[in-house]
Amino acid sequence: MIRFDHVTKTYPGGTVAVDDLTLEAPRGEITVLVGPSGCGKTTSLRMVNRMVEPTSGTILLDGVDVSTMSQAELRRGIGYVIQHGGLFPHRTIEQNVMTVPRLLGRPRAEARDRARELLEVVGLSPDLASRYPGQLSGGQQQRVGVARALAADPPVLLMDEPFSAVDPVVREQLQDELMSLQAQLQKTILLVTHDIDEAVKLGNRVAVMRVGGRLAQMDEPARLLAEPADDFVASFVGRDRGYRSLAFQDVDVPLHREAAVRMGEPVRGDWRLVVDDESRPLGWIDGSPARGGEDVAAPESLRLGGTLARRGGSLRAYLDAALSSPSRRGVVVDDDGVLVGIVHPSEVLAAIEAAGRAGADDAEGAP
Ligand SMILES: Nc1ncnc2c1ncn2[C@@H]1O[C@H](COP(=O)(O)OP(=O)(O)OP(=O)(O)O)[C@@H](O)[C@H]1O
Repeated sequence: MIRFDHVTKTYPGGTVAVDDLTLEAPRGEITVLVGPSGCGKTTSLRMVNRMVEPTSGTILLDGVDVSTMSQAELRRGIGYVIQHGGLFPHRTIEQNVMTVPRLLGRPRAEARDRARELLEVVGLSPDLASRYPGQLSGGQQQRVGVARALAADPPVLLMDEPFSAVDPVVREQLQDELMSLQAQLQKTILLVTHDIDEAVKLGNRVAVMRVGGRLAQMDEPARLLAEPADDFVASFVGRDRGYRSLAFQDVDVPLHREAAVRMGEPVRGDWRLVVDDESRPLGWIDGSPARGGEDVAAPESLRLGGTLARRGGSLRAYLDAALSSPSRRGVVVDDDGVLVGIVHPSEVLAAIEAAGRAGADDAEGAP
């Protein structure tokens, strides 16, 4: 666990970057620091591995004051990931990942094996090991940065805007990978971002900071969206927070069976869902004669667009699947992408209302 105890940092010149910060980042969880530019996020993170020293207050790592530990000892237990990966440009990918194990005195062969293993863990092909960072995409460099931070198997990871230098699609992939990696590794992660969507997606707990380095609110994501502590937090978490908060509600919505068709089969009537031979959805085809519909399912008349919801997913995923589908019927799949059923928007909305009522009843019943 990382604990900030009344930590203040005033830089020479008088800027108060962090002001009396007290918070805990529990062991095995992702704690996110989020806030506008200049609110002291990076300064807070860097005080944990003593790249910056606090002016007052204490930071404890598993109960030990970090100022009493040698920097070398401290950093051995803390992986550090920054924007763009922070890789050494003149070293190969493999050498980059081997850096820390080599510094710790591990034999070269062992360090190399570990590097190869870690590249695989972060989803990179071993062919990339001999390339230089400049020969990789931004997303690949970021993955190498994560592999390098994990090389000494530190219990703690500090991540400073790790995904902000890549495009939104790659960012989402990297976020998903971090979440599945974390499910296996259960590191204590303190992550900085200015992106509230990233914060509520990744964080078990989210600390919102305001300029002047003060903590505005520390809560679980669902609570932050539902009950912002003040106007600053409310405006920072955004206008559509009601919709986004649905991401944290897993509720049963009735799944309907619907006969899907395969390519070449007749589709007259209404919108029909087209699936492949393994029952994986391919798209929708409009079979309505009134709308000039098709007779048989053909690739050129397939309408994509329409997100797929995972069975057991959140209300947000179900509602989005329904709203984004050209037929207004949401497609639900299992973990292998195989069709399991269809949801109707009205029933998703009914589930949202029911969840709201249950929440209100719980609140009333609370002591
Ligand atoms: N080395 C420094 N010397 C003086 N002032 C600094 C120094 N580093 C940061 N600051 C100031 O401290 C405040 C907090 O900076 P910090 O980088 O911690 O914020 P941040 O929330 O991470 O910002 P961003 O999201 O823009 O990176 C800012 O006003 C910044 O200008």
